[in-house]
Amino acid sequence: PKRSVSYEECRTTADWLLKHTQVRPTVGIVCGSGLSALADMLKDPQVFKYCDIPNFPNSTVRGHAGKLVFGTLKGKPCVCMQGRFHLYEGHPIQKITLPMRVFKLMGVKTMIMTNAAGGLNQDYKVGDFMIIKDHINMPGFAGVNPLCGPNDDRFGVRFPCMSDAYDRELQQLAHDVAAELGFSNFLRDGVYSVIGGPSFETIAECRMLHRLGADAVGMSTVHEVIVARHAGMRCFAMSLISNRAVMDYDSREKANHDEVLETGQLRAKQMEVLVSTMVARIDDDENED
Ligand SMILES: Nc1nc2ncn(CCNC(CO)CO)c2c(=O)[nH]1
Repeated sequence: PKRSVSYEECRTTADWLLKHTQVRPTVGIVCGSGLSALADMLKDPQVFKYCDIPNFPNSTVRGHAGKLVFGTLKGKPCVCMQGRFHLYEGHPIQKITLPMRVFKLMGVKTMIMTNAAGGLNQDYKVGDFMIIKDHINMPGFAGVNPLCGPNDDRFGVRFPCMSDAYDRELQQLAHDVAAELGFSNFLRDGVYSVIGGPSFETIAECRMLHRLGADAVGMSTVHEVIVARHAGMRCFAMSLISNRAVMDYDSREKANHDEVLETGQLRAKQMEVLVSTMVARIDDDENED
């Protein structure tokens, strides 16, 4: 398949969407595995199936609906991805991150991403929310980076800084809102490490990632954040700890997707309330890059 996505393709997709909806979103939300209920929060929803949107790939993963939902959250115009794309589905990486550039061209200023992840930090419990304060991009070390290839200055610079990838004001906002909602006892801050998948990590890989400073492990989000930051959007990301990664050889636990989706069901309501309250408070003009 074609490896790179052109500016014109992103422009075509954005123009197609701008023509088919009156909503002009300033906040983009990506729903992770089992968290698609977040999209049901939007008022006056307008739904597009990924397969109907020019240049959009299709979702192939159970728990990822494959719908783009426009609407408002407490009066704020939003666009929400019910289902995201992953390297392990075989999509070229620039197809995975195409929605970020489309949202940028539509005027989105802030991205809120959620995912389900395995807990490496032994203090974490299944059902905890982990605010992502930084990431470790394992595929990136092997040259799997959505910005590889010619840089398009219309989106951003050739060598974008990633030390400020996760917006600190939005992390503080998440803590403030969680405290008001009484969620602080299951709210964490941590480093998210991404692997390619689809196979879950081995015990040795979990121990290595934990030793390298990672608190959780997943198969998404980092690629979207890199492209969103490159384009100057503010990013907030949070993991639902859907299971504890297997860290020792005498454990009988086995990571499985069903468990990931079940945990999503359990905590989806709280994630919905936290994200929607945050979105209502986001000040769009703050810290524009
Ligand atoms: N140990 C472990 N637990 C996890 N829970 C969710 N994910 C993120 C990957 N999610 C996949 C499979 O559920 C679907 O995208 C993981 C993971 O990668 N590793």
